[in-house]
Amino acid sequence: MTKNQNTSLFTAETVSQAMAQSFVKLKPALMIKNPVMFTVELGTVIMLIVTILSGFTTNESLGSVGYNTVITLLLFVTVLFGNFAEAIAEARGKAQADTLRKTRKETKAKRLNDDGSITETSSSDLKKGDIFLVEEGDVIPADGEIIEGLASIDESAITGESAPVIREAETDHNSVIGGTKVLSDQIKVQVITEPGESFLDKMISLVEGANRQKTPNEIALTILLASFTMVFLIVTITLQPFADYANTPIAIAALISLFVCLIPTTIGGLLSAIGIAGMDRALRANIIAKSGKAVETAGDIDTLLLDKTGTITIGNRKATGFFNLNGKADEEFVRLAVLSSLSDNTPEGKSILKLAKKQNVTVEKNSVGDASFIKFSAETRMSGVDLPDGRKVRKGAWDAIYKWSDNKTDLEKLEEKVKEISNNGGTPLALAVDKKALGVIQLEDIIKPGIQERFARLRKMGVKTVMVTGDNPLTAKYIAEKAGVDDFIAEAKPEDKLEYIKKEQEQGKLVAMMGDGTNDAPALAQADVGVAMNSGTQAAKEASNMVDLDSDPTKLLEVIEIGKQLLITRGNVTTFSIANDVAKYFAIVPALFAASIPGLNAMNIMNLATPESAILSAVIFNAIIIPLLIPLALRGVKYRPVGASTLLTRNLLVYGLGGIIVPFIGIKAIDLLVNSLL
Ligand SMILES: Nc1ncnc2c1ncn2[C@@H]1O[C@H](COP(=O)(O)OP(=O)(O)OP(=O)(O)O)[C@@H](O)[C@H]1O
Ligand SMILES: [K+]
Ligand SMILES: [Mg+2]
Repeated sequence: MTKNQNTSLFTAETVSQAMAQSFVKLKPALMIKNPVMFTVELGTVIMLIVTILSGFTTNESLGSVGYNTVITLLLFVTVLFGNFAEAIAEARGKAQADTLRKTRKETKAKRLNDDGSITETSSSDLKKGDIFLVEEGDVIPADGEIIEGLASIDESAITGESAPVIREAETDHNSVIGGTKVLSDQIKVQVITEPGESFLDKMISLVEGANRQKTPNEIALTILLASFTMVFLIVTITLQPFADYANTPIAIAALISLFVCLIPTTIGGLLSAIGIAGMDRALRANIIAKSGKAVETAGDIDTLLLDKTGTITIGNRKATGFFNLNGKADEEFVRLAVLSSLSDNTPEGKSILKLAKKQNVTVEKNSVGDASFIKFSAETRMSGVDLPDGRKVRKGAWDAIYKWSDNKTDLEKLEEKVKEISNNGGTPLALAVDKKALGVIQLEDIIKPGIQERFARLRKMGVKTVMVTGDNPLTAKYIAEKAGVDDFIAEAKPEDKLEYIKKEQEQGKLVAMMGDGTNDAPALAQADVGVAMNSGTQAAKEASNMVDLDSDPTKLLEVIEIGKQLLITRGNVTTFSIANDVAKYFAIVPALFAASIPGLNAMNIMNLATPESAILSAVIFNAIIIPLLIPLALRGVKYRPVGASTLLTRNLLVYGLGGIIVPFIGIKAIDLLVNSLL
């Protein structure tokens, strides 16, 4: 949905929307959710009262009206800036939601009745369980699973991807989305969602942040920041008796300013914008995260589970050779390979038919008579046919056929060829009739270009990659080494993935995995981050906490980077914010007491003009740093894959030290400017 959208941070429309929202968000009931900024709002109100009172009395501790007015306005602007940061992050989501809404319009639907007749109705009348027909040129009226047929579909309205995709019944790519368009062929589809709960509806409410919940990390940080605020409240209040003792009366404006400068307003103002922006970045990568927590967890992943076929390799395994017991491709052997693949819809099955055709061996399906076809399953790792004459033909993984077969001696003759194919990264399929081995079919697959670099990047981040495959250990080893994954599991059945995830989690690790099939659903649910492919089955999509619209299995790598970027951005802005506050302390406190306690002059390293301008400059700096950091909060800190400790050192240096130095320079500059203006 995003590739064709502009990605600039600010547009005139979102900015004006966000400005209006900044005022709406002043409502105390909303502000209280952000304790730091809520205290600033309270401070503004107190300053407003002080300003009014100072107009009527000459009480020294109230200060001058003019100065109080300026401080009041500055505090108010600080609150508005914080609100603006959140509002601009939300406004970006709203703009995306509007684009999506255009996709969700009423369309015609051809509902299929029990007697086979068709009723023309409207998309909004379709209920869960209804079956409808879609033909070339039709817009799909509702989310569903194809129960019959195959079609090429234009999903660009949702994914932004212009290349059509193929969706087919009885495969792991049987899902269609309402609002997308059928380009060719016709399919029967069963509705899987109730009206108003469609994928698009969910997506719209998600991008609008309608029910955005604070993540556990955000809550923890909010509590921490609130405690800081409490501590500084006490620090500020206890300054008063100290000042009395030193015989230096401090104006209320100075106390409140000091307090606001000391509390972590920078992170307080930017915290939720950072969270929203993280979700937004995921969305721009065409990932629908069901919660902000999922995106954050992705940033902490220790172990990444990946399929071999289709994830690390391109996945269109092609048959490239038939070898009987003598290493030849005799016609009878090829014919049996074809028979075993007649009803095999997998890329492997189809490519066997193709290769046979090149060798002039074709069999019409209806010429076989009353055969019963056995579909491939990852559980059996075999497929085949029971012929009317009683012969049972099977092809499959060598070890699966070995277990199925009685005549092991013939099979063992194949072993050498099997090893040879495997050692070159190919997949050998053994073919047997009536439990007697006949030969091997060689399948080849290509490792995705560029995948090695991505695994190297993950390793630098400290993420362990594990390839899980149903293929044999030799093929697995070859591909694992070529691709550069850290570990592999071969001859794995779907439930082995689940077991592996549990084992890792027992050691306290966080595990991510991607899947598309119904049999991936338990593992997807068990994983800390489960990403389902949009093309996948409904069960897989429901079990996972993210859906990838592009159905690109390598997207997991991006998901982890987005999560890391979110965590690091939040950590860095927090460090920066707290370091800032230290610097502000040194700007204000010496200025307050310099006159009465000359010893403090040693601390007055900034040498600001007057106590008033010191305070004013610190408050101005405190306010403008929020909008200045909005682009960083929204774009995220640029992330480079390095080890955790290097990263920590570097961030402390840049954001901790920088956080102390920047305000020194900033406040001094503002002080000079203010005094040259006055
Ligand atoms: N159409 C098929 N008919 C018979 N056997 C097959 C077929 N497709 C694959 N196999 C065999 O079953 C094995 C397991 O397949 P499965 O799809 O579970 O895993 P995979 O595709 O090898 O790896 P991955 O789990 O990474 O997708 C394959 O390695 C192959 O030996
Ligand atoms: K502050
Ligand atoms: Mg597979």
